Amino acid sequence: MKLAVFGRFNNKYTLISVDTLLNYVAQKDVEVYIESEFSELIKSVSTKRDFYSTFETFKSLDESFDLLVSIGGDGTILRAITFVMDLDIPIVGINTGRLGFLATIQVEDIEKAVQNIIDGKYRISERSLLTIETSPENDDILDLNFALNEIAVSRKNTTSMITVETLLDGQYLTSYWSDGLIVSTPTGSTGYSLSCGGPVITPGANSFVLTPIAPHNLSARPLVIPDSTEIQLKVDGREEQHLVSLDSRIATLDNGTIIKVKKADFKIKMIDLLDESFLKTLRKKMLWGEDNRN
Ligand SMILES: NC(=O)c1ccc[n+]([C@@H]2O[C@H](COP(=O)([O-])OP(=O)(O)OC[C@H]3O[C@@H](n4cnc5c(N)ncnc54)[C@H](O)[C@@H]3O)[C@@H](O)[C@H]2O)c1
Ligand SMILES: Nc1ncnc2c1ncn2[C@@H]1O[C@H](COP(=O)(O)OP(=O)(O)OP(=O)(O)O)[C@@H](O)[C@H]1O
Repeated sequence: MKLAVFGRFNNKYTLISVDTLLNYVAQKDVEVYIESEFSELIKSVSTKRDFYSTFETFKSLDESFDLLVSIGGDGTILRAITFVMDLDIPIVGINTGRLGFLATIQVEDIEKAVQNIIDGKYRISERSLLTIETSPENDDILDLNFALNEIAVSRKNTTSMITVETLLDGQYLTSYWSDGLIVSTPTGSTGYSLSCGGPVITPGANSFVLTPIAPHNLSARPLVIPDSTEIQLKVDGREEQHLVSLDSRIATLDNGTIIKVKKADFKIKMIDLLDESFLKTLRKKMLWGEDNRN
């Protein structure tokens, strides 16, 4: 097995997670490659510099890798997909973060989880992504123009609302008067969209949801649409520019930019261990359906 290890930050759980993972796979038939910046980070904060120096590093991935293990929280997993892209490499996250909705392996379960993965005791959950094109083009999002959770437009440097003119497959829907608009995947439906009143969409549903951010309108409800829809957005407002976010990444666009959002032509493979599931995570991490009468 050829394993890629990626993280971004160091906190009190990072080194114990890295050491537990690397010590365990060192006993197995596993080649380990650590993302180069993360390798330098853990060497700089660890007393085991020589130990980490024995591992290969990577700056980019290729199809020869069998798995990417992200060490961090959901934000790190969202960043990890920018390495995997359309390489079809399954991703699993060790949660050293806060919520860990997407990063599901707890630090204390690393060895058991890794053994289950080596033994093939897991399911693959294929997750759709969104991709974006703008006219005029924007250099900040030209390369990494995809998102696992959501693509959102929002106001920038102003308390004034923006209007978001929205077309679905070329047909006018409405112009939202709001702080912005979220186009969310099923994966992202439990993220920002949820916080703005959007519905939970289970991963297998071939849908997206349009969820306005603080709309000044009693009838602007979230709208679930087929994931084959092309969504066209154009923002106007008192300022000259607005923000566009792709998961944790943001860029600034001029008002009037034509933004086209649609389903990406590739999917991300998330690993679900056999004792994990989306519904179990939803109940455990979001307390969905929690009811004292149950
Ligand atoms: N008000 C909000 O709820 C809000 C605002 C901005 C961004 N977000 C979400 O945060 C994501 C970026 O994550 P980050 O860690 O870089 O930002 P962050 O550090 O602000 O974390 C945002 C929170 O959202 C959680 N989260 C992220 N993706 C999730 C998902 N698919 N389902 C359930 N919870 C999820 C994270 O665990 C974290 O607790 C964005 O893609 C967006 O979905 C949420
Ligand atoms: N900007 C930062 N600088 C330093 N450490 C950070 C920074 N952002 C996150 N961290 C640390 O790295 C950990 C993982 O960050 P990440 O964004 O992946 O997850 P999170 O947002 O904390 O958790 P989750 O997204 O699961 O709620 C955080 O819990 C925090 O301890």
